[in-house]
Amino acid sequence: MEIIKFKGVKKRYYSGTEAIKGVDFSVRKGEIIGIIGPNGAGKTTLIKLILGLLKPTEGEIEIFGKDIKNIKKLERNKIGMVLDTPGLYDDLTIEENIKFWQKVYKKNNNEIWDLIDRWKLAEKKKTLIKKLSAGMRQKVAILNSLSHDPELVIMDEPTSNLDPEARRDIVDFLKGFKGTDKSLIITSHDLFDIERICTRIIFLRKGKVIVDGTLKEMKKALKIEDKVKIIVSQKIPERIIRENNINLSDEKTTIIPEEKVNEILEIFRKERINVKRIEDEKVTLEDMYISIVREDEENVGYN
Ligand SMILES: Nc1ncnc2c1ncn2[C@@H]1O[C@H](COP(=O)(O)OP(=O)(O)OP(=O)(O)O)[C@@H](O)[C@H]1O
Repeated sequence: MEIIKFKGVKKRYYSGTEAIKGVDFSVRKGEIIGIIGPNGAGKTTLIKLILGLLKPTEGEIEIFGKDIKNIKKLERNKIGMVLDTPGLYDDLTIEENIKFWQKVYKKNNNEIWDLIDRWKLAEKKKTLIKKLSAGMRQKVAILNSLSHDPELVIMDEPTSNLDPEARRDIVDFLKGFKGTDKSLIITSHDLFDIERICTRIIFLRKGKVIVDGTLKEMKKALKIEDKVKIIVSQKIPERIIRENNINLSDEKTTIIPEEKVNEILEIFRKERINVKRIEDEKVTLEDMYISIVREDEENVGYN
């Protein structure tokens, strides 16, 4: 079931900036989507359009199978959100903030109270939001977005402001969305986090979707393959390098495509070259990001 559908959506701000320039995509129930792209690509604008906080200048948006213009307030309780401003009441405590939203949406997610313990906020439950650190506020904003057990959660930069331990807590939690029937859409400049959390990537640049697919599909489309690094104990003789077309990254190391590993190991065995270590050189989302940006710059010019 498709829970979000964009058809030819454009968004022009009053300033004249066209932040979204004709975007089509859909999101199915249970998908975990990462929206990535350079600064100013239109990620936040796209998220605000999904949330109905901005109206499209052109095109159609459907949420839960309905035209977004006809979504009633009550149905909004199916959605949770974390935006750049945490949207918390400074003069309420953590507990009061969460209970307030549960009352507004008339729905509870009891897992929230376990998360408060797990995210080390239990002893701050009765502390006013304005007395919390930026990182703690970010955690509460995430808890708030989940407090009414929404079907679709949308988070703009959820791991910004967090120290490494807190970030790990949040990323581990978000990874848990995989395999559930809840849908999650997040934006982040942290590609390592996106890679760990998401099952599909939408790459935006200058208001357009330039890549949309799983990590595997991206790898295939970009023709970049996972590699393996083989490190040997002695210098590989010239003759062996020449005869077998081996590419060296230094005199004792070769990096080769995964499917050539057995062939090269067999050569080394026959030639009595002792293999010291074999390491995976997996293509990361960051590798793909750089490759897409470079290819795009070459094709259309970066301006
Ligand atoms: N309220 C606004 N009024 C006018 N222009 C805006 C407004 N908000 C964003 N823009 C412009 O729209 C374009 C897209 O901005 P947006 O914030 O959606 O990008 P982003 O991908 O989220 O960027 P970042 O990674 O820097 O957060 C930019 O050129 C930005 O300057």
